Amino acid sequence: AVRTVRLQLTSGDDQGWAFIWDYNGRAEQVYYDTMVARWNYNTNLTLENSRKQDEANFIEAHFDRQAAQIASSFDWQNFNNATLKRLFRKITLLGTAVNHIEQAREAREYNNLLTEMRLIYSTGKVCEYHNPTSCLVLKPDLSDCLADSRDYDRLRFCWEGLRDAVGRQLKDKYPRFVELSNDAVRQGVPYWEDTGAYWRSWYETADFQEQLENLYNQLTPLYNNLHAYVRKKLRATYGQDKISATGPIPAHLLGNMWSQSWANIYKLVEPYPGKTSINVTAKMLSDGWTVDRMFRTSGDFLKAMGLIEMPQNFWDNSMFVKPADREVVCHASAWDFYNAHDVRIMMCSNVSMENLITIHHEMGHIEYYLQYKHHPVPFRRGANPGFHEAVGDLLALSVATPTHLQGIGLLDTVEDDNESDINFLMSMALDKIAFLPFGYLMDQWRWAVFNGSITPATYNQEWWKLRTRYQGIVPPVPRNHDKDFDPGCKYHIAANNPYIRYFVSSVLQFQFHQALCQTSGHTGPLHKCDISAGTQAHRAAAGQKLARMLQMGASQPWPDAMEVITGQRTMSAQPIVEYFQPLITWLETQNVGETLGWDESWTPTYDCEAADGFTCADGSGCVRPGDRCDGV
Ligand SMILES: C[C@H](N[C@H](C(=O)O)[C@@H]1CCCN1C(=O)[C@@H](N)CC(=O)O)C(=O)N1CCC[C@H]1C(=O)O
Ligand SMILES: [Zn+2]
Repeated sequence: AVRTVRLQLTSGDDQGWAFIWDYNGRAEQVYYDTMVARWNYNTNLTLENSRKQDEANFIEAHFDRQAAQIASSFDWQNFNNATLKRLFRKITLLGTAVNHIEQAREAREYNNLLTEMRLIYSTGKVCEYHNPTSCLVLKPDLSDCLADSRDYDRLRFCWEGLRDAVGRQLKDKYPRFVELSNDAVRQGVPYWEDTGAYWRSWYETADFQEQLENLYNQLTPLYNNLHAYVRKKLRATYGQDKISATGPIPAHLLGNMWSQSWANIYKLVEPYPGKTSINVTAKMLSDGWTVDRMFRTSGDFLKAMGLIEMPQNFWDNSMFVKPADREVVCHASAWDFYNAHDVRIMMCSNVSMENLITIHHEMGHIEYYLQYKHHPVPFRRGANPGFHEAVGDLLALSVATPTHLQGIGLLDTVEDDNESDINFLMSMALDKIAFLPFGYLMDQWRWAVFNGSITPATYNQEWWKLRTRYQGIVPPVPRNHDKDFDPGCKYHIAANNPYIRYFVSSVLQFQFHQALCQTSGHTGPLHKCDISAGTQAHRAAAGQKLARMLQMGASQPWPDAMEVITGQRTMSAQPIVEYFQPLITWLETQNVGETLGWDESWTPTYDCEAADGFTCADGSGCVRPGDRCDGV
């Protein structure tokens, strides 16, 4: 037969695709090796593992730089295929992978600082003043202290101790880290004016900051009503001398080390004691729930929705509980090994409702990894980072409903009345509404640090300006702005993980919930919706709609992904306001006569001796236990 030789007109696109497939195979291998090295270090914080991790990071950064240089040599802006162009754009847009090999010294210094800060965060210890051999670590000791203690001074000890042990140690490392990070992103082609600009570029939204501010302004009334009510209840608990009726709330009284979720003080603010409450930790403990059962329960929900179930390697290789024999990073995390197969969770779990919610959060990440694993590596991301944070929380909105909790054996009876509804919404608000200002302010502070408007000299006081302005909280003890670096005692600052994604997720998860509730045939108030409660056909339809969005990964701009679920292309605060409307109405009646908002000038009383401090002979005021008298 006459062989017809088709002249293969190697248009730019064909050459582009050839590069992509070659790149993708290499990227999977390089990223897998890096993830294994990072996993081995995070689950066993030894110097040896730290060195191997640094080596892998360096190899990956070199691979990314090389790929960017080769990709840039194509005339990719003139490719015909939009997907191919999008892939090339993502490969050429380098971030903090330092671009020029001669900057290797800076790359090593950058990695070393990051490793040091993360190690300090993960191993920080607070020893009892009166028994220095008895020391507490963040997980579980100090977290449990903030969650369970109701002693004003014990809470202050735990709150202050972490900041002395971790924040203060990071203070002198952070400025150099910021400088190196900015140096790196300023060398890209195109370059970024600073690291914050690079991080915001992932949202591909020109007026991103304005949209965020607009959303935040719409949600302020919800927060102010919750804040006023909780402040009143805390005054009743701790006394009117400890908390002002019109001032900010002392930060250590809200049940959480960072005051970012107030769910642990539910019992102090419960609207209708004795009516149904979803504070099911006691029931979990009395029924002998195990950590494994919590993970299986979360997995069962994915299965019920027709989503991809956890592969065997997930159950074999994850770390669900804190090992007894070594130091690990206990902050919960989800891991994609980029080989389209290995996925894991690392978590120091204990049996509690709070941990069950976190498990759903992490499983949501894993589900996304599994749904988009067929894409080339550059598309194996969330449509934007907020999408990735929203998946698990979205599913937890259904799991946390009283009827669903009853269905999984965590509630014996469910009362369908207004008081129980308000109790439920209060529980949800202590998590979701309380979080909003914190989720918003974290990167307001960090973007200002990256663009230089907040300097090392003002790090701490600017941090507290934002914390008081947005969260309406104040430190329980005076801060020493020369020594304290309170932002550093939050994981995402020490480990350099961006944070605005969690604020975006707070909005998106309710938009997705509202849309999937409709698809699942739910009728009635939004807060009573469980997307797994409909008929099999309805449940499948909701699951498939979510899966279709997840399968897109980052292959299309995020409005296209949002449209698949909600039919809309913009973020909207309407669903979260609709969800909490019954509670807002109830709070407004409770808050008649209360001051909404807070007088920023108020500061808590501080009894030096009661706070284990001491006054120096030279009368230089109270010295905190972590300090010494000047000149001694
Ligand atoms: C507990 C949770 N841990 C993060 C998360 O799961 O997002 C971890 C650490 C930082 C990134 N990360 C990952 O796992 C990523 N690999 C996921 C991904 O991007 O694929 C966390 O930090 N949360 C949850 C609510 C608010 C916030 C907090 O606790 O303040
Ligand atoms: Zn997350």
